[in-house]
Order: sequence, then structure tokens, then C-alpha cells
Amino acid sequence: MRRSLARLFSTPAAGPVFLGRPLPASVTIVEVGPRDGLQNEATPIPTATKVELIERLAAAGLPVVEATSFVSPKWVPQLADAAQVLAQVLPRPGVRYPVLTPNMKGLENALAAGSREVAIFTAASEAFNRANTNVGIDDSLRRLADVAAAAQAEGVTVRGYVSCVVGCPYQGHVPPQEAARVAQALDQMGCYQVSMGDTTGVGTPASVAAMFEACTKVVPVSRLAAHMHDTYGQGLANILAALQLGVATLDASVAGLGGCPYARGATGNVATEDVVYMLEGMGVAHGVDLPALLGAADFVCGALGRASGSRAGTALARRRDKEAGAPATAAA
Ligand SMILES: CC(C)(COP(=O)([O-])OP(=O)([O-])OC[C@H]1O[C@@H](n2cnc3c(N)ncnc32)[C@H](O)[C@@H]1OP(=O)([O-])[O-])[C@@H](O)C(=O)NCCC(=O)NCCSC(=O)C[C@@](C)(O)CC(=O)[O-]
Repeated sequence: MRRSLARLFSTPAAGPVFLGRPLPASVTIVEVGPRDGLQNEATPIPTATKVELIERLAAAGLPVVEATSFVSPKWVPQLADAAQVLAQVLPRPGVRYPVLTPNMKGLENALAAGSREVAIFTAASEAFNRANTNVGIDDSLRRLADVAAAAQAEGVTVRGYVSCVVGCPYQGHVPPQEAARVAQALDQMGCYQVSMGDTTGVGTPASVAAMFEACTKVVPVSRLAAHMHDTYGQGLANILAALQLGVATLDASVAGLGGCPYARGATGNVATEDVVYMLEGMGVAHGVDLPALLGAADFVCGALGRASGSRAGTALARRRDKEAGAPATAAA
């Protein structure tokens, strides 16, 4: 598989360049499949399956695997086993397992479960934020400031999320300045990074670039991440737009799993396999072992009884299986 991929791509001589402009030499992929991917699943998934998925993703070289959420089990029943998941995941050197915490109760539960990194979340859309967390944007920012301060007092790292950064299922267009205002508020709370979420995948490279351009006026690009859903098939194009602006942290979900329970019709994040394939082809270092990632995708798709949502993953798995059946010389 590695040799056959190497035959597809030529390595750029002096760092990755696209249309004459440099891209980040390396990116960090934040794997959100076990949290964002599974939170919307209607059928209960055994804790052991979640734990095995997380461990397979970590073993595939993903340095950050968002493991679960300490949210209300009434709101997101699928992740009610958050503490058990964290208790069972084996620590792995160099890998972090952040969890979502919407409020102080979530933080207390996460700390009690031994979490060392949490993510707080709000939205650039008033209506979505009320649907997702029962409060408006400014009230949520006040609540989250307390959560961030309490986490930091315990030495726990805090990441921020802004949802609906270009469009909202309830109120439509979201102005870039509003996304930037909320990103700046999270940045000022001491979040080490703010991940900008196109929750329903309605963005296009133009709207995503405009949003990031507004954000980089108030938050350094090194502290921004792209969290693109692929509902309208724009996920990779939107990621490319973000990369061109220097965004070097990309959220993605193995097999393209996911969707937000409070954004009806939204499908999963851009698939990790698709992102890795694009980065590989463009000469951007990503640190992920693609065959191991394909193995994790096979595992979760088998457990959920469904086909992968990743186009690259599906094609690569077909290629892998063909090569495995072919004589060694033919696969060289
Ligand atoms: C924020 C709340 C809790 C407010 O929900 P609320 O109902 O307003 O909460 P409350 O403070 O009034 O409490 C009501 C009950 O919930 C309990 N409770 C309260 N908090 C917790 C907690 N943390 N853990 C466990 N239980 C909790 C609390 O103890 C109480 O229990 P009762 O007394 O009735 O038995 C709720 O709205 C919630 O959990 N929302 C989370 C929704 C969610 O997880 N959405 C998906 C994640 S965000 C996302 O996917 C977007 C993202 C990040 O991926 C980026 C993108 O794509 O855009």
C-alpha cells in the first residue's frame, strides 16, 4: 500500500506549494470520529467498541483523538458512558484524548474521570446555540469563561469550538465578523486553539476563506483550526481554502462518521482518510499511518454495519485488498 501510494505522488522538492503559494509544511489532524462521529448514532454502541476505535486511531498516528463528551445524557444519550470510555482507554505517549464539556458539571465530571484536556463550545448563530446548549451566545460565553478558568486552574488545557461559522440551519447566513467575534472571545479565555465549525457543511471555499480571513484579523492563524462537515461535498475544498490561509490544524472524522444531533440533516465531518490522501498528494506532512487508519475505518464501519463515507478510504481499501490478493511482484 505504501509503495503503491508513493507511485501515485511525486514529492515536492522544496516544501508544499499550491498555485505558487506555500502551504503549511505539516498539519495536525484532530480526529473527532469517536465524539462528533458517534454522538449522532441512534443505536447504543458498546463502550468496548468506542474504546477500541479510539485506540486504533491513536495507534494510526493521530496525535489528538477527541474521545467523548461530558454533556447531558438527556441531550446526547449515545455518549452517556463518557467516564467509562475515558477509564478504559489506554494512555499512549504523545496522544491526547480531549473531551467536550459544555458547563461546570461537565467539567467536574471530566476532571473526576481524569481528563487533562477539555473542549468548550458555542456558536456564531444565536438560534443554533439555543438549540444545542439551551442558552444564547453571550450567556454561553459567560458560562464558558467560568469553565475555562476552572479548567486552567487545574492545569487542564482548553480548546474552543465555534459552530455554524458560515451558515446556520435555523437562521441562514452567518456574517464572518460574527464568527470572528466569538472566536476572539474564546481566544481571550485562554483557549489554546479555536476550531471553526461549518456544522452543516453549507460553506464553500469562498465563504470559508472569508470567515477565516475575518478570524485571522483577531486571532493568530496558528491558534485556529478548521472543522468542516461534508454535507454538501465541500469539505475538502473548504479545507484546502483554510490551508491556503495558513490554518494548520484540521479536524476530521474516520470514515466520515457523524453529524450534530441539533443540526438536522447535517452529515459527518470530512473523512480523515480523504484529508490524509489530499495532504499526502500535496506533500504536506500529517504523521498518519494510512493502512492503520484504513483498519480503524474497517473496524468502525463493521461495528456500525455500514459502508465508509470516505471516497478515498473506499478506493484505497479496494486497492489494498486487490494488492493483498495479487502476487508480490505485481503489487510492487
Ligand atoms: C449544556 C446542557 C447541559 C444544558 O442543558 P440544560 O437542560 O439547560 O441543563 P441544566 O443546567 O438546566 O440541567 C438540567 C439537567 O441536566 C443535568 N446536566 C446538566 N449539565 C450536565 C452535564 N454536563 N452532564 C450531565 N448532566 C448534566 C443537570 O444535572 C440536570 O439534571 P436533573 O436535575 O434534571 O436530573 C445541554 O444543552 C447539553 O448537554 N448540550 C450538549 C449538546 C451537544 O452535545 N451537542 C453536540 C456537541 S456540539 C457539536 O457537535 C458541534 C461541534 C463541536 O462538533 C462543532 C461543529 O461541528 O460545529
